[in-house]
Amino acid sequence: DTGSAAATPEQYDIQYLTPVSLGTPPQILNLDFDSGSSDLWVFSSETPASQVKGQAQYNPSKSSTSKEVSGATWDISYGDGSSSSGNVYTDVVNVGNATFAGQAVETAQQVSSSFTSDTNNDGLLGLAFSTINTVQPEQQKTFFDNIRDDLDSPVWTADLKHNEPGTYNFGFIDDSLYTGKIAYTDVDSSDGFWMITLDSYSVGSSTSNLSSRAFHHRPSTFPSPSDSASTPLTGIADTGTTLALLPDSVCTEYYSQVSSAANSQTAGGYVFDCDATLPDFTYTVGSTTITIPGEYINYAPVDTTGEQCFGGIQSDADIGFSIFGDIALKAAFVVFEDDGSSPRLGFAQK
Ligand SMILES: CC1CCN(C(=N)N)CC1
Ligand SMILES: CC1CCN(C(=N)N)CC1
Repeated sequence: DTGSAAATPEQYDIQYLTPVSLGTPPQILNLDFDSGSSDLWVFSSETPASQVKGQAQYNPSKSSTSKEVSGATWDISYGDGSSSSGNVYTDVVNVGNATFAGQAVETAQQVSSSFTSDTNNDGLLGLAFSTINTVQPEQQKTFFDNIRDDLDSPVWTADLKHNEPGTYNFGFIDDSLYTGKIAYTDVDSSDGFWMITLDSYSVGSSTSNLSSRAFHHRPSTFPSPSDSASTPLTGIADTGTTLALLPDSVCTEYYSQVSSAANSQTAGGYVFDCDATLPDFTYTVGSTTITIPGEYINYAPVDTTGEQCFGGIQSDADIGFSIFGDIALKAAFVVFEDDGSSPRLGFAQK
């Protein structure tokens, strides 16, 4: 089995939506594929009308193949403070022809206001590890965990793009979607995420970092600088987070290259003049180097005046690890591989 479906960005690439067919006859909903969570939940006939503003709704009673999971409930909250909850059915779920008959479909009986106002988002399809699925009393499996053994290969891939549709594929690696070689790195899934360590990063094309080699005559009193060209970054590959949330030291190093940049309390992060030229941000996985163009990091205007713009790189403070969200992933072709025992992430240029 294999599947292929478009990942279409909303304005400013804030999120990517992908059509998913649920039930018999098919009910098509556009879902946010989220490798940072593990619940497949949908706006439904059980969502109060006051909380629905244009979203498509899954109606299990209109599907001949739906079955209620008796006594099961779910309740999830996300990093941005949004939340949703409800009960659970199983039904046929089809993503670009990859199909699983008994997928847990979590129907919303409540969604928070940010989901109500997110009018094109009909729900989420979680692609993190099933260990963080929120269904009780019996935890349910993600779509990928369910179909993995039926897939030609135990992989799904993300080819997200800036301001144009990309692709989520299941069960195969489309060699036409990348250049060079795919470099793989081991995943630590113990927290339920696709957590990896990037071997290094660098800011801009300038040698902005004090490379330790250049100061080999350094007086012994000089601290040996953390040479970013070989400083690792540990974080999660997260298709459901818009920005790249990185350590404060990296943010400081990056925005020190942008003369108008400031860390604004009111804006909630680093902002700069919208006409600023931003440096590229590069990260490496093994022998593969991914460059995020500076333009991608000029994320969006703060307000309608269009004077100040919000950065695509922001602090990961108080999360405990970095989040390589869409800003980082859309510069690469990314392979999420899990044979059930040793998950890996692959990165290639494109
Ligand atoms: C650690 C957090 C990352 C953002 N999240 C997400 N994509 N669902 C929530 C978990
Ligand atoms: C993982 C994210 C999906 C989109 N969200 C939202 N519309 N409020 C937040 C969480």
